[in-house]
Amino acid sequence: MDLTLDKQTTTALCQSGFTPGSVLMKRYCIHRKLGSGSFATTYLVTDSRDSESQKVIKRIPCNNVKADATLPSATEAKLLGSLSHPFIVRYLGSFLENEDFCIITEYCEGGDLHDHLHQLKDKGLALSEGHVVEWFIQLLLGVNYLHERLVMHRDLKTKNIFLKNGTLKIGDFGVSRVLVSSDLATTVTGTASYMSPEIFTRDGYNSKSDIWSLGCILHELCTFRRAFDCSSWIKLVTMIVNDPCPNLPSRYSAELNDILQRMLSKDPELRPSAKDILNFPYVIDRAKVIAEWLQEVLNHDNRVSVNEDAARIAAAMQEKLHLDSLRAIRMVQEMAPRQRRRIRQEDHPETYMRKIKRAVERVYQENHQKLDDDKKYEINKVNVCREEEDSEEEETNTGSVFTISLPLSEQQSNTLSAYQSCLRRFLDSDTETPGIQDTISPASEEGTLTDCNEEEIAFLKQNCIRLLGEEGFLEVYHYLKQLYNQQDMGTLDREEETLCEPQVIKLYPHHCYKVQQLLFLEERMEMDGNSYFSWL
Ligand SMILES: Nc1ncnc2c1ncn2[C@@H]1O[C@H](COP(=O)(O)OP(=O)(O)OP(=O)(O)O)[C@@H](O)[C@H]1O
Repeated sequence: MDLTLDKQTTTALCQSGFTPGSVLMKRYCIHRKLGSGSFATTYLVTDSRDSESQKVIKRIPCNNVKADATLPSATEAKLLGSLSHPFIVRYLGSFLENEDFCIITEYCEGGDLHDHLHQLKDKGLALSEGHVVEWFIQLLLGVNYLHERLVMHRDLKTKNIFLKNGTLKIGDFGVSRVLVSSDLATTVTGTASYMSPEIFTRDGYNSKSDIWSLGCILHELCTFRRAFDCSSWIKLVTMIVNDPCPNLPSRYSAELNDILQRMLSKDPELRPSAKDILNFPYVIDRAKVIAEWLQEVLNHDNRVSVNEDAARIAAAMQEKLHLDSLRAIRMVQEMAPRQRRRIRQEDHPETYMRKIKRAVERVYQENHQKLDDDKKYEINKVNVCREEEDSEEEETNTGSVFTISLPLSEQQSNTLSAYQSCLRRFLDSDTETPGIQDTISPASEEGTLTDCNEEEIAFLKQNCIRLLGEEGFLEVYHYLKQLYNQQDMGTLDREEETLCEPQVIKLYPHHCYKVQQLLFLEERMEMDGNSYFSWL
């Protein structure tokens, strides 16, 4: 891998402490910085103990929190490590590097969905319904997998979904809770837009809250806009709690719009589970089309590979015969004139070799032609499938989710095979397994990624103070706490509340989400019977 980095990247890496080319844990070589979030810096690395494969290391400074306290508990780490699904970013482990907590995950070369949608929007493109539904099904399968294991993501947003080989992968879950500081470390960074009404009305988080967030993502896939968005925190909250669910543009089907409306029901009980949605006839029909298409591609890929092997064998045979004939000619040249005359009379061996060579060449040409024809046929067929599927839809553009050219690369083939078997498993399972209980008591479920502790709350508070200053923090904290305690969010008068909003909330709405989350965590600790953690 080329480790030459530009000056800017090198400077950024040096400033962040991990220099290019430096090696962590005697195996992870830092290649480049992928970006920084509010709590972590993320790097692309190569793993010398795994055929130089590319991986991602997320480095989270522990600040003043004791390093030990940042380590995920054994159960949680075990749980994260045990999750293995084609549409979930694989968690590969964690380690402490000096004062920093580092987690290793698989690398998704396509970056995150948030950036991807922005790029499409900038180009004036839109996603076809076929494309949206295919990605939506992948997310549903991933969320269903988590929920069946009683794991809630709690921070589903386009920034936490990644693209790999054309498929989507849910990432950063558990990271928000399991890895240091506060389960809301990532949740709060401008992501209140994806939070469900029950979080604000203090009914607690449950699996249906993930469904709400997934609904917001579905809306974003179709419109490139957030379903609920506003720079004022209070306005945003009241929008989420009170405003009706937005409709999809008319180019999307009524069925898809209906699914969105159900996912964004204000009452979590009315929201379908991921499993329910996967069982909607509209979704099943789509899933079947995709499964058949995948089967076809994989079968053809197999045939092309077999033909390629045949062509390779024919080429090798041809080469061998060529060498043999050269050897034979040399032998003849080295013979005495009398011997050569006799061999010529016997029509041997050159004529014989020439005949064989011609025959092999013919087989080789035929194989080659067949291979070319097959490739053309398969690629056309793949495109036709996609066009046919998309042609019913009114759309600005798109192309297919996969850019396929046969034969598939090993990675593509693995991705498509995993995708195919995941879909097949789902389509073939006619027994309805019960969905996750609607209300999981977060802290009481062993193995769920949900409980919080004082260390985390302290860390979140430190960050709030760092971002808002002591005075600003206290002002926001008091204001929101008052609001939280006295008001029923469902009946807030939007205009009136906005007028009383401290200036600091208007200036730094994103930072104020963290304070809101702090209150939320404090309250949950109280509810869980933990000692009330008050700073004031
Ligand atoms: N597994 C991954 N594969 C590819 N890119 C990744 C992966 N994980 C993170 N990234 C990219 O690294 C960058 C930094 O990610 P990070 O999670 O540190 O911050 P963020 O998500 O941008 O912000 P925040 O954590 O505050 O929400 C982002 O551009 C993200 O797309």
